[in-house]
Amino acid sequence: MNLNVLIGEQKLQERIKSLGKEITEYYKEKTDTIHAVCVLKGAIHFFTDLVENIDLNVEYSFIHVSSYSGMESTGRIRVKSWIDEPIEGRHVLVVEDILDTGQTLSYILGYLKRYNPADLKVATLLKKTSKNPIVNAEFVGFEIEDKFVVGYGLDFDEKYRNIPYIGYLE
Ligand SMILES: O=P(O)(O)OC[C@H]1O[C@H](OP(=O)(O)OP(=O)(O)O)[C@H](O)[C@@H]1O
Ligand code: HPA
Ligand SMILES: [Mg+2]
Repeated sequence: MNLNVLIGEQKLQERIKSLGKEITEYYKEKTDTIHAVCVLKGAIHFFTDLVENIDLNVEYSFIHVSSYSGMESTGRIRVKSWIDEPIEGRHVLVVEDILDTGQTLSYILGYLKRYNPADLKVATLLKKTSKNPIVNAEFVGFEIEDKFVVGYGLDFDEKYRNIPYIGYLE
């Protein structure tokens, strides 16, 4: 399989900067502190770059869930670890790497809502709009076509996570 570049490093970093500004603008009249929830493993790179570009106090939580085998969703969301902070009354921003079928995010949002956050929003770096994900994200970095992408945290069977750009396999 060949690895091709879909979104290069510079374009990625520029968009994350502007997304950070959009997020700051959205929250700044409402609160001075948000609670960002990183969805591991895929979102790790996006999370660390994004929070550096949000001009508010940002508290961190981490969720580790997984459902893919190769290029397909198994449809079963395995929870490997969950938040350990109270989020009731907080402005919660879930940070995902990709919105594909939407099953992962739908599961996570369903549970987080039960804790009664003041506000629950989603920032995703990538969204496969043509797949009609079953949930929506308020902040989207890039809408991409239906290709299996890797890099910048995203994997194919645990490989390619540490390349610094978004690529696709052919
Ligand atoms: O919208 P969906 O079809 O649910 O797909 C998106 C989810 O799939 C990937 O996670 P994965 O299960 O591969 O775990 P990982 O983050 O550890 O790679 C990705 O990181 C998202 O969390
Ligand atoms: O296109 C993808 N690449 C890597 N992981 C994913 N999880 C859902 N979609 C994808
Ligand atoms: Mg994966």
